Amino acid sequence: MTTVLETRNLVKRFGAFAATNDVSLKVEKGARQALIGPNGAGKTTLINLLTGVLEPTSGSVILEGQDITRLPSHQRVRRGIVRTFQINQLFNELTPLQSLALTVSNQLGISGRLWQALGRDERVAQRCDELLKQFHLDDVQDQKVALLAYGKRRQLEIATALACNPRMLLLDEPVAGVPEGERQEIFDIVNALPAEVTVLLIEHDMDLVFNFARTVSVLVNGALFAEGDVKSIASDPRVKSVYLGEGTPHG
Ligand SMILES: Nc1ncnc2c1ncn2[C@@H]1O[C@H](COP(=O)(O)OP(=O)(O)OP(=O)(O)O)[C@@H](O)[C@H]1O
Repeated sequence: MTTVLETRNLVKRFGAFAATNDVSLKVEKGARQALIGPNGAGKTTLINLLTGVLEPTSGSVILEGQDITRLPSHQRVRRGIVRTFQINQLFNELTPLQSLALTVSNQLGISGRLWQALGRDERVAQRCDELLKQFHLDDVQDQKVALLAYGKRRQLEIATALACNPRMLLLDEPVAGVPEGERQEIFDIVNALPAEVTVLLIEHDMDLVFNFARTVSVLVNGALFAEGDVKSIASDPRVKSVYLGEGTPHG
């Protein structure tokens, strides 16, 4: 097994409080791994440490054998660690096609030109077309993002992350805030992500976790509390008592 992403004894303190407490986590190549935990367990803090939004107090982050602990976010993206955001970060005035054309052209190193010109670049057009179809956005590709249904916006966020050609994709609560009726479409899209992309999913929705993940890591009070395959975590009485027993929390 090849480890794509690893943390070693990662600690993040805010004053005396350890939001991340000695976390040593491994994500293997091609993984479908979920990171769960009650509200305030430290999931967002850990993701911020993985992506370079926060600097750890101690410990390290290793991507494909290289220490990236001190690398800024944009350099991590270039190395293939890409996240989707919990908070909507799309440009409301652009369309899905324009949004993806910007990201794809940036990836191809031709971002200096106007998107209209980029849209005519054959490589950009082709990749956008693929992504729009894969993420069920082709029917709304020319509508302004501001006018899209919430679920469609979340789909565009995942499509945008995938347009960055991630080797390690961090999916940050992809169905948070999505109405019940629009969730299945996102589940399907997430389940159909390319096998070569390693995925770490941070999620409250247990239906999605148990449908998608093969392995689950449980964080409690900033520390890794349990890890295992979906079955063993779902039936672990300790996990049930700290987390699953609460039902499906939202935060
Ligand atoms: N900048 C900060 N300063 C002080 N405390 C912080 C800061 N960021 C997070 N914390 C604290 O660290 C703990 C973990 O927060 P974090 O947001 O990482 O949890 P979470 O598991 O993502 O929670 P949720 O599921 O509610 O999103 C919380 O107790 C939070 O109050």
